[in-house]
Amino acid sequence: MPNDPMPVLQLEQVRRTFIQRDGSRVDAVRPTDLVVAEGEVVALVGESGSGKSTLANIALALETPDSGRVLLDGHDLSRLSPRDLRRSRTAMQPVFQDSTAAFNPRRTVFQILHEALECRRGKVEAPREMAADILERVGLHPGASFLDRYHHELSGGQRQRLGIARAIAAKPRVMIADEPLSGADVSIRGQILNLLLDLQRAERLSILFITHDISIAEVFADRVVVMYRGEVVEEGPAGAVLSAPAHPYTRLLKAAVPSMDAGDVAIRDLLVSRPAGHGCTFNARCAVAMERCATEVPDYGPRRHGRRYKCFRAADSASGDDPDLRPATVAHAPALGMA
Ligand SMILES: Nc1ncnc2c1ncn2[C@@H]1O[C@H](COP(=O)(O)OP(=O)(O)OP(=O)(O)O)[C@@H](O)[C@H]1O
Repeated sequence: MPNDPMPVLQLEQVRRTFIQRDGSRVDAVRPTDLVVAEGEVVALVGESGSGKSTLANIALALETPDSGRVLLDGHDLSRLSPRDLRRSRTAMQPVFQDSTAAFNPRRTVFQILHEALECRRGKVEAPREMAADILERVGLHPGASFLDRYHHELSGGQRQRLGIARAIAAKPRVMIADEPLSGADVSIRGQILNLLLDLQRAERLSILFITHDISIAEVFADRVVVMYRGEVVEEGPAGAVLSAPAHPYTRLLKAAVPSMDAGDVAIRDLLVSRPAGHGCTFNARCAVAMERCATEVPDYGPRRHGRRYKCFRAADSASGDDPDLRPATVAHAPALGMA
């Protein structure tokens, strides 16, 4: 990473509350800042329900925040004309976990890519050649042989590559990948990750990669952002955060090394449960909470070396010597096989 890369995507104090059917309120995203810089891979990590997808949908302008703003290359999306907003949306391409739902079953691979090509570049001279070239870039060889197939004729791994091809056809500035490996066989997860990394380097793409598996952040991300119940509890350079997590929740995620399918259960097994107070959002489940944690809300301390976290205990034991804060040891095989 070069020094001080330019921010591409900025979320400033975005917030989203949902009212559930039973009338209860869910603070899906509490006022939250998030920055993705040029060419940067940011992993947004947290268990199910922590607000990752809501935050991603706000970034993609698919969801409107109750307050706060989203900027792409410094431009506030809420102030753009409908035409410029469409252009900005094209510059932020999603890759979803369930590629089956993402494609129109009546369209061929060529039609899918042609539409993506034209939405950013206008009329394309030789669209079949260009579409075939993009397919080759995502590892579908020979590209031309896939053009007239329907997506249901492809294997799961090929479909996921097509999803990535469609995203890059639109020449995005940022790719927002929401659990893109969840639908894929373990055997091809590593291949898809390597493909995303190759493309990120070749195209200087920024990637916001959403996952509940912190071990993926370790191999893949420049920076990691950890979300718990709608707020960022810790963030910083991936190497530093993952080698010495400061927040008990990050420690827990790391100790559990959640698998793609059973991760949340493994995490739950490690959590304590006590009535929620008015203090730290993690207090009710934190194994090292103090009295203060039930009544006072921790704020971020000063950012040091790009790191910050919301935790009284982490700040007290910055040396990492507190045995209470050492992560639990859980025998668990990492789910990720790099190909
Ligand atoms: N449209 C909606 N209406 C009501 N509640 C919602 C809606 N979307 C999300 N929520 C709630 O907001 C919270 C955050 O959900 P979100 O999907 O953003 O979390 P997540 O971390 O992406 O989880 P997952 O990994 O399971 O997708 C959850 O409690 C969820 O039930």
